[in-house]
Amino acid sequence: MGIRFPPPGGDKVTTQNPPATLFIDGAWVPASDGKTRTISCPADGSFVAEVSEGTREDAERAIAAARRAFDGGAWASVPAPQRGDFLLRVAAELRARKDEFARAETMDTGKRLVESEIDMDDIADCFEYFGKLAGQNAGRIVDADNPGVVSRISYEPVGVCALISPWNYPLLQAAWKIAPAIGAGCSFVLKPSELTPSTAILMMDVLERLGLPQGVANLVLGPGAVVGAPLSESPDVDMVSFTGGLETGRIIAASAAGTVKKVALELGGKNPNIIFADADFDAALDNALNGAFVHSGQVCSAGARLLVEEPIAERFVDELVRRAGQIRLGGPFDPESETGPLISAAHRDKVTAYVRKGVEEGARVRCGGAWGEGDLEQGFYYTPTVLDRVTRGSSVLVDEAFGPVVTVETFNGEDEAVELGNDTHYGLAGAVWSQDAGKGQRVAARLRHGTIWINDFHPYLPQAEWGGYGQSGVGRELGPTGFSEYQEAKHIYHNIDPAVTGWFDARIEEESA
Ligand SMILES: NC(=O)c1ccc[n+]([C@@H]2O[C@H](COP(=O)([O-])OP(=O)(O)OC[C@H]3O[C@@H](n4cnc5c(N)ncnc54)[C@H](O)[C@@H]3O)[C@@H](O)[C@H]2O)c1
Ligand SMILES: C[N+](C)(C)CC=O
Repeated sequence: MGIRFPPPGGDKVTTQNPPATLFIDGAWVPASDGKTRTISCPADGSFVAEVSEGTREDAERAIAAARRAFDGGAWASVPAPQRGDFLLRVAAELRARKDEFARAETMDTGKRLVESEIDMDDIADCFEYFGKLAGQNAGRIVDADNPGVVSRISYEPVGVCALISPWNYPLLQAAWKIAPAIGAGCSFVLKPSELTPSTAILMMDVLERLGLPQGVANLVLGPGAVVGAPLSESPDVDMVSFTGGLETGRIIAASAAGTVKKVALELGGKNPNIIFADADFDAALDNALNGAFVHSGQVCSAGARLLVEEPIAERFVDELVRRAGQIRLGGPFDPESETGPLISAAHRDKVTAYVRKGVEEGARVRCGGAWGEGDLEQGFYYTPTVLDRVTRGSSVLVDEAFGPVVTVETFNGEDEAVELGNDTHYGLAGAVWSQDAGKGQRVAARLRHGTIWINDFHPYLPQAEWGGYGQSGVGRELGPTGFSEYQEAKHIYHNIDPAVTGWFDARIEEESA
């Protein structure tokens, strides 16, 4: 692959100039114009890697390779249980190379090493889940209500898939697409975020070493407008599966419409974390901090809207502010650090402007709202921020900050909790905290979000569907539904006793009379 990532404590090593980090038609190649991009760690600006910066032509070559591979049938015709076995081998390889992968993910994103290690476990679990699922569904026989007919449904790979992923959980979000695509027999072109390509490169290395046929897996790197756009436009792509922001999702859906391809969208969220007065106070508080500030809030399902029931609101928020102010920011390898930097200077500017606008619209900053100081000035740190007295309809309540910013609202009773919890154009996730199980279930049932946690925040399971209502997306990842997104259902109706229907015989009879 022409590149190696820094060994623990060591300098980077590139072995090829220009680096050949695009993987197209089974070969590692440089960008067609030789351009490269330097990846730096957002925690301190340190050098991570020099990677190829692909062109539109590279993307088109990758699509053509994926098309040839799919149409040639080298992978699609492999029996499904064998495709499943391949995914299990990928999982084993990922577990064996966990340290290398976690380190590369952490260098690209600046997230704590322990978080990247958890992500790598989740990724291996995902490959295992789809590995076991892949061989299980051989289709079904349909009762055609006619003894002369054999009718069956077979599930076929959807074809060539464009897989476009974001920077916050780079390999995890890509794995949710790669694993079912391979399991279903598709071929694909992966386009990770231009900011965090390292683990995607390592992933292709694994697939190549394990012998996935040439052209089934392809990787292009570079900005979305250059190498991403052809993926949704091309008539040779059958499906585009995208995870990222709402605005980009709209662009992709619009450009995919021209060729009426299948579109799956995993977009942002503005997720309510609802704390009833009868909640376990300490657990709810601890999880409110996790929900809002893990990975500095750069999580699609972050609990960015805290809704607290009036009787406990003042005490809960005071304690939240006190604890948020104590969160230790720091580098990903610092054992004292509790959360890390934002991904880029541009993203920190966006979060800064977002808080500033919220304040202009009436919100009060209870803590945070500042850039990291001292050693932290080397990276893109933003302090954990709690905003209250937020005006209803204000942009900080409506738009996704994607940073360590939580707003506080108060309510009384289930109806108001549900009304506020559903007051968003998004619908990705939410949580309900109450020691009354009935209340938890009732409120969960009325919230229009794809995942509801009761007395917890953030867990997701490979066997459980993930995705959004409203403008949080279209379709689902994970679970059986996340697998079937990569399949077409074909109905084969076999009349084993063909007969003349006589439908058009009337005129013939008239003419011969
Ligand atoms: N719903 C989920 O499961 C989930 C998970 C993770 C992140 N997200 C969302 O992702 C967003 C953050 O990620 P981001 O900043 O990388 O998002 P983004 O939309 O800026 O970019 C996502 C990907 O799309 C590519 N892209 C950009 N323009 C494109 C175009 N015109 N055509 C094709 N591809 C294009 C980017 O290069 C990147 O690879 C947040 O909104 C977050 O909520 C959602
Ligand atoms: C889906 N999840 C929670 C892993 C990451 C969202 O950004």
